[in-house]
Amino acid sequence: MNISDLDNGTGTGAGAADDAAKDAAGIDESVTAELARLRDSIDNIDAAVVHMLAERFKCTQQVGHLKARHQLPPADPGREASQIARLRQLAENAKLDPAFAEKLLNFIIAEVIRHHETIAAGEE
Ligand SMILES: C=C(O[C@@H]1C=C(C(=O)O)C=C[C@H]1O)C(=O)O
Repeated sequence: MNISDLDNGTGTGAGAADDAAKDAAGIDESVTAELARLRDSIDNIDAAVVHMLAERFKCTQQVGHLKARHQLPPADPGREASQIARLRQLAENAKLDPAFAEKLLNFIIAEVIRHHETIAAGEE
């Protein structure tokens, strides 16, 4: 920290922070620009997640119809267990909380099973 950083602007020295250009809300423009840059990336990532989920659900819908045609149960706990173990490992390697990855996968799978039950009911 620089000694000028301790200046709150009420003293004789203005201090570096006080010299920075501010936006309408009084936030430093450099901070606003950094926030906008990060939010652009977040928006791109969110779009990718939505597109990937849409593709995943297209596949799982086909699995649902295949299962219903062949009288297979909507849920497959053995398959889910191996997916969860695999995803937890991937998460750990990627420095993502494995518990969070597991919760997210369970949330998605629960929705898929609900779809499969609906498909099976329609194909009875
Ligand atoms: C898609 C399937 O059906 C269910 C949904 C799963 C998933 O969303 O990955 C996995 C297992 C099943 O409980 C499947 O059996 O492969």
